Amino acid sequence: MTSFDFTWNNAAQVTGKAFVRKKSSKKVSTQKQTAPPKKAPESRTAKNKSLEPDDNQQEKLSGYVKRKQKKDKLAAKAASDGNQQISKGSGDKSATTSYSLFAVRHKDIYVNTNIKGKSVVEKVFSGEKKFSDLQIHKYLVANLQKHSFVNLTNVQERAIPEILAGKNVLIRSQTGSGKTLAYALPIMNALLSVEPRLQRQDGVQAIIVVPTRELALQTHEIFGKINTFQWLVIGHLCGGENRKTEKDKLRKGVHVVIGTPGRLLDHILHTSAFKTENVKCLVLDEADRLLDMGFKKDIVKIVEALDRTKQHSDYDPMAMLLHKKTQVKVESKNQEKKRQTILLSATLNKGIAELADFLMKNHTYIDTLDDSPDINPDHMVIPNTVTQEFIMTHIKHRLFTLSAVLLAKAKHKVFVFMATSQMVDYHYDLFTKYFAKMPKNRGKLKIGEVAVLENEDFEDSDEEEEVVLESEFFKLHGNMDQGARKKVFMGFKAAKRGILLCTDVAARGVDVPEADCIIQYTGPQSDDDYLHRVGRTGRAGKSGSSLIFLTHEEQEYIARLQDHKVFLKERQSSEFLKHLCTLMEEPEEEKAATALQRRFETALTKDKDLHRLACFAYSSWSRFYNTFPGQLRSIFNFKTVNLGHYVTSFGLRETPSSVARIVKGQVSTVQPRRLNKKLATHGDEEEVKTHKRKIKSVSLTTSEFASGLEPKKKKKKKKTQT
Ligand SMILES: Nc1ncnc2c1ncn2[C@@H]1O[C@H](COP(=O)(O)OP(=O)(O)OP(=O)(O)O)[C@@H](O)[C@H]1O
Repeated sequence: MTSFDFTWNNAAQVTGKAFVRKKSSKKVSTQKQTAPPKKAPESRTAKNKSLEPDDNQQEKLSGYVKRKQKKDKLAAKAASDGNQQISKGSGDKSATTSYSLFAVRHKDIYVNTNIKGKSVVEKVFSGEKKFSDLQIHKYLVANLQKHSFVNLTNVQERAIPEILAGKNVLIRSQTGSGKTLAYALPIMNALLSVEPRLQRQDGVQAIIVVPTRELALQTHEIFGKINTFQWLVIGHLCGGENRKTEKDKLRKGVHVVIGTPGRLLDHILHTSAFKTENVKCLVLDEADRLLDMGFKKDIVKIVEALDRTKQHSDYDPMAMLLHKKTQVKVESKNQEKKRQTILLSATLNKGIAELADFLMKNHTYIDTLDDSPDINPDHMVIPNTVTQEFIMTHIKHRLFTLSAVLLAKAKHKVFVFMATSQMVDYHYDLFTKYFAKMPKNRGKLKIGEVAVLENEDFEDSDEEEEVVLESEFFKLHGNMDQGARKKVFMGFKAAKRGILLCTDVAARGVDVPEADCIIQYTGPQSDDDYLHRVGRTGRAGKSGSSLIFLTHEEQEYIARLQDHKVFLKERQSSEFLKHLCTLMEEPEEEKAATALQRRFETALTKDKDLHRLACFAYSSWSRFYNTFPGQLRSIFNFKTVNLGHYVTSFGLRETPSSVARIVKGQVSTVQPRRLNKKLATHGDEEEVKTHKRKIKSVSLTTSEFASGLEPKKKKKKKKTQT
């Protein structure tokens, strides 16, 4: 049996009526291939002779047969290549597409996924020291206890005494190990110790630079937990917030400023009320991310500006008149030294080492893995309380498998990482409208009865719906305005359970202590991204699980992680698909999955807005997939993926090229939204400027983390006339 036959037969089992029609048409075409059309009249019986076509009709018929033969040949070729069935009509993959979901089977050639190795283990708590053992203000200890912080984590035990001693430090410690408190506590202790008490007009004493707005809010919250002292003011400045309100805050006086690099620099340079001459501590949190996101220049400018204001405050014209110039310079240098710098990161690389050398003349290096003898820089350290798993799906099965996984995790707090903001928007709408709620009589809509399903009209239907997924959906990406981002972030944090669909904007530093499941629906763009995404669970010694979706083509990624001493267990999709049976009221997994896919596809044909979102989501995904960095490109290889299958995984019935045409067409007709280009991600750029189609890969990964400042316009070089 050829793979083509296999496809048809298998599909027929699943699909029933609609498919039988297609099958019989195939039989006709086979007969016509063996019996050339010229001889056809001879083979006719006398009974049907009266039905013989005239010459004109015959000509038409032979043309039709030729076209049909050509079509069938193409179809056979595509199917034997493992491709999707050839589309019917212009660009529509036809209603039969979803019926063949389980027909095309992959050769199960796996890389050896059963290698068990010893992953690198980093202990979070040493259990030896308590906050009360530290030489810090007793009120701070009391505040910590109120929040159940009693024992120091490993990194806190090592770092706090060094920071209290005023040393410059570079700290590396795994995700969720309590790095924030490791610097927040000594800073608050220093501020409390100032005699006489600090006044608001004393200006900023400490600056904390973080890569994302969520992290700025979160760090502000942690400071808030230990700062119950009314005279000490903590503030945050980040892109997307109202600049004027921030200026007013600065004018009133803030002692600790937490912010994203762009907005901080903007205020340092342009807000006269931002008094920086008294800054005694500069912290760069998530230093690896700050560098990855291309903030090095902003950081250098911040440091230069701080140095300048210090020198400026030392400017004493009287002293100069009295020829004390040299003395002033020496003092200024000494003061420069007094500013303490703290760098923190979960991963270390050459870039961070260079940044540390640039920012700090002498620094102490603190690494909580110092005790492990066999550690090497390639090893990734992930909390050992996290169970790491992968699921290998056929591309076409991705959408309903994700749905099934979400059903299975309905009682958990889940992060779902997706490649682009458009993907997040689309899946959020799809899931909230057509998955979390289902029509009450769905069990009666049998898969074979295509007509019933086709006519399922979601909008006009007065069909009663029931909520089938109690878990609330949230979405977070860099393309949302600041107000919405804040609301979602807070909402998800406060929720008892929920599903957050997000881009990598939520991958770094974000602390949702109860989050116990991480799903990576699209692969990470770097190994560090993998580590940080997984690091959103298993915080401060808590347990959690992580699941990455891989296709058969991407399975080499498991071996790559093994090289980093990260070992993943395989989960079978059937373990999850069984949840769809209850959902779709179908006894068999394949039928239930097919029914759900059909529901999604039908929804797209009825809901124009959703269809548009799906097209943009697919389009943004394809651009994302095409820009994987060099070291991962052979695994996440755009050139070898079956785009047709991916289109199905977005619930679309069109071919990839027709989706591209739709996106292109809509771009030229749709009035572009006013977007901050630096904030726009993965495809919104296309909405902004239709003619600027080539998007640099850097912008695809950096824009999520932009500060919210307008991008600087590059000066055009004037052409010199020759
Ligand atoms: N001593 C402690 N005891 C118990 N919980 C703690 C302690 N210190 C910090 N935590 C909690 O641990 C969690 C992680 O802390 P934090 O966000 O500072 O980690 P991190 O090392 O900065 O992580 P990441 O690298 O992902 O940013 C937080 O929920 C925090 O409240």
